[in-house]
Amino acid sequence: MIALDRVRRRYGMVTAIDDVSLTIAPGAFVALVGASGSGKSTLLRMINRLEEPDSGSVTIDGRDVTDQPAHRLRRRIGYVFQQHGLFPHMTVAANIAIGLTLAGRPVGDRVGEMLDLVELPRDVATRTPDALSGGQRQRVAIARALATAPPILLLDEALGALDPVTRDAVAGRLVDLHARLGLTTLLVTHDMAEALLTASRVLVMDEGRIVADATPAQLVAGQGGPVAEGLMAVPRHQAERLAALAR
Ligand SMILES: Nc1ncnc2c1ncn2[C@@H]1O[C@H](COP(=O)(O)OP(=O)(O)OP(=O)(O)O)[C@@H](O)[C@H]1O
Repeated sequence: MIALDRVRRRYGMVTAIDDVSLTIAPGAFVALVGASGSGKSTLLRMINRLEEPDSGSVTIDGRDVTDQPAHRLRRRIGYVFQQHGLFPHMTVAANIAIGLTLAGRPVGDRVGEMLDLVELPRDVATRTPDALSGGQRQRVAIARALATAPPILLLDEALGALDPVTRDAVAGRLVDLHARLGLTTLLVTHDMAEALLTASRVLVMDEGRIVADATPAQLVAGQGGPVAEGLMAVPRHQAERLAALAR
């Protein structure tokens, strides 16, 4: 279980995270949505210690994340962000294996297995990232994040740079992997429709606070409160306009 207890984080005059308490059960698929600057990335990055709280605590299975060296913590937490972050001079194979290599663990057939997992042909292993499409690169980034078999996966706008068709396909793959590998997944997204269609719990952030914590069904039923309703207006309006076109 991931728990945040009264967490605050300020940058100068800006309060990025304002007294957030939260628990996330093992196996949950949680989406974090909210306007730009509402604190989503900061909250996510506190879990793998890319950011530290000014006050309050972040624990995983009851253990404070600061109790161990950050690199050891991060072996248990896969992290994928928008600009894939692959090492450009390394092959796909070396990129996927980097976590294992740094930990001194055997690589074996892990690269091939991970490529199978994200449904990429095994022969991309010898290419460098610049010889892949954007969607393929993002799949490699996901494969790299999962290569050390972490129980937790953090995704920060990981699908944001993809075209809509690839985005939908990769999102579907993520939902599938989440269930198959028994992951606890946190997905930061600007896209409310993506949150509703992938997660089982949606947290809505506004000015550093969590202002709604609801299931997709509750949000669709209009039970998320005013900020959530503002974000719901976009997919609702699009669905209405598409339905009108079909009439
Ligand atoms: N390193 C930093 N230095 C100064 N201010 C920062 C820093 N990181 C974040 N902030 C500020 O903290 C607030 C929350 O930022 P954060 O990136 O968490 O928001 P977000 O909801 O993820 O936004 P976006 O959707 O645009 O990525 C913003 O006002 C941002 O400008």
